[in-house]
Amino acid sequence: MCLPPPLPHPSTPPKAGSQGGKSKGSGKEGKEGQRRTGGGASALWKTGRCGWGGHGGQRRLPVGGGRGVGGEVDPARHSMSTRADVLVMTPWFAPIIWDGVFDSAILDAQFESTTIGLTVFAIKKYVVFLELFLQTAEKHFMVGHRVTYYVFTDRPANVPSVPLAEGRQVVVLEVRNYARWQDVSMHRMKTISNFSQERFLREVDYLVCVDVDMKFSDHVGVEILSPFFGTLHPGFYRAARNDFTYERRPRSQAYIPRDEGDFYYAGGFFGGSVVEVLQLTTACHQAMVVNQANGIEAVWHDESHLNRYLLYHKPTKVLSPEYLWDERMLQRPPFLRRLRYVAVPKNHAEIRH
Ligand SMILES: CC(=O)N[C@H]1[C@@H](OP(=O)(O)OP(=O)(O)OC[C@H]2O[C@@H](n3ccc(=O)[nH]c3=O)[C@H](O)[C@@H]2O)O[C@H](CO)[C@H](O)[C@@H]1O
Ligand SMILES: [Mn+2]
Repeated sequence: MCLPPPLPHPSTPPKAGSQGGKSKGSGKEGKEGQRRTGGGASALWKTGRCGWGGHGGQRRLPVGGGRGVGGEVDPARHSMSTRADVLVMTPWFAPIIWDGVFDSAILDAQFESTTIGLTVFAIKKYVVFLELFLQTAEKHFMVGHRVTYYVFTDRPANVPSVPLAEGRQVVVLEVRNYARWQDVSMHRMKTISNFSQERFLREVDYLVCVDVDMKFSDHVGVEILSPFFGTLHPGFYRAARNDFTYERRPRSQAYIPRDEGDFYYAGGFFGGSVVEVLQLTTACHQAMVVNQANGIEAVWHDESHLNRYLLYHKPTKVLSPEYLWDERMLQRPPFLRRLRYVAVPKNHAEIRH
């Protein structure tokens, strides 16, 4: 079957020959800052000293304010091709990807000749996460497609050798480390930007940029690919705008006013065509450079800058929290049918030093 290629994004001409183109703290004010708490208790959320990924502090999760993306299941309205129990489209007509809204057979054919780069950083002790990350990616990530794992590390000798299927390779890229975990996390933007220009533009069609302290536990395929995509943060997908933990200080480059914002996106899973990711990472890095010169660090570091960028550059697809979950921190709601990419438990105090 010969299907037309996916429609390219207006600002992203497809690459020739490819399908579809291509502390928690506020710096000085407290490196282990805390998420705002967005409301009362809810049966959906585990409460207490918790938070997404645990940033060394209490990152309590807000509860639904009525405009979230999840809701009750209505079997009468449920069909094979869509979901009536969750939000499947943004107000700017970007699909939100949930189990049940896509057909992998159609998409796999459309993206048949696509090469996907998966960037992951394993700096200092985080190399311990690589083995499970790569093993589970081989089982679930873009199976049947061409994949290059770009593993950025300061410890190349500690990159495990994991058996790979045909068409898949690991490229180890040595980079420097930073003393503070926040700096490690933020400098990913600069590194992805540099390497996009130097080689990713030539080597792959799409980039998927993820955290390493995670494992794949179900299918993550070409349904995520689009010129520019972000992922709903699992702690905030049903929160009200006012409860999103955006950067709220106007003098920060990541600032988002109270009356703006679509979703709260996670720092640990975004991507798109190489050109779009290059633009995103360059802009976020530049914003962080300006902040540093002004002696301010965004409340959630790179994630705050990503959120600002995504607000003013609307993504062409949005991934549901199926694509980023933490079973220890969150109770799974009934409409979350699959957990595709989940946090691996980690001892923050131990692993970050
Ligand atoms: C799942 C998710 O949305 N995670 C985001 C969340 O933090 P997390 O608490 O998930 O942060 P984290 O400790 O996983 O650090 C982010 C990433 O930086 C890398 N790393 C970090 C420290 C280190 O010593 N070595 C190393 O390699 C590694 O790839 C890690 O996954 O907020 C961070 C900013 O505050 C980032 O936006 C993360 O993407
Ligand atoms: Mn993480």
